[in-house]
Amino acid sequence: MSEISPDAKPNILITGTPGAGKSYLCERLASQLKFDWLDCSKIAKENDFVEEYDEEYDCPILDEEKLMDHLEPLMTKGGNIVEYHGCDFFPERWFQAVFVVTCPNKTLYDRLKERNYNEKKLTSNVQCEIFGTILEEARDSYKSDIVFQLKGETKADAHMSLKTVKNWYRMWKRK
Ligand SMILES: Nc1ncnc2c1ncn2[C@@H]1O[C@H](COP(=O)(O)OP(=O)(O)O)[C@@H](O)[C@H]1O
Repeated sequence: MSEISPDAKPNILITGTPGAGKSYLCERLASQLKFDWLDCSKIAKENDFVEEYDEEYDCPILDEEKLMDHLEPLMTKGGNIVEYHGCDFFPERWFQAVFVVTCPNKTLYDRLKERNYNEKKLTSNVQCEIFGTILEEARDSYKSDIVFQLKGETKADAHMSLKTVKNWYRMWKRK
């Protein structure tokens, strides 16, 4: 198992409920910080890292092991912004910071409706946001001092989130 080299850039995890605004933020972050954006859902789809298909929720079930084998060499190099709507199965050592994007339920509902999610999938994701499931998962899976909550509803939120992550990176470089 290889460790991240001491002079490498850090790896940052951006997580949150689907529709909360992860991709919107990651795209901007990756281009402004000059990090690589690793969208796990996209990588899984492109490489067929799929165990089976969940008909009820109309979504593929991720083969976590295959995804992690794929990511491991990239993570060793550092400088990645990893995006995924879950966070408890990644090795804790991969990430120097974990940011959880959150969004008010009404906005989230509208965004997921726009994606044509079926009613069951839509309700389950909105409930996930109401209960703060991903935030709790992040706090259970990583040290509390590296887990931060961000808002993903408005452009002003995105602006603030960019500032927060950039400030975190500035402080990290000073260490
Ligand atoms: N901060 C924001 N301000 C305005 N619109 C946003 C913001 N974040 C996301 N959106 C919009 O909400 C929708 C879902 O965002 P997306 O980033 O794809 O969510 P996720 O990656 O978490 O599934 C997209 O149409 C996106 O343009």
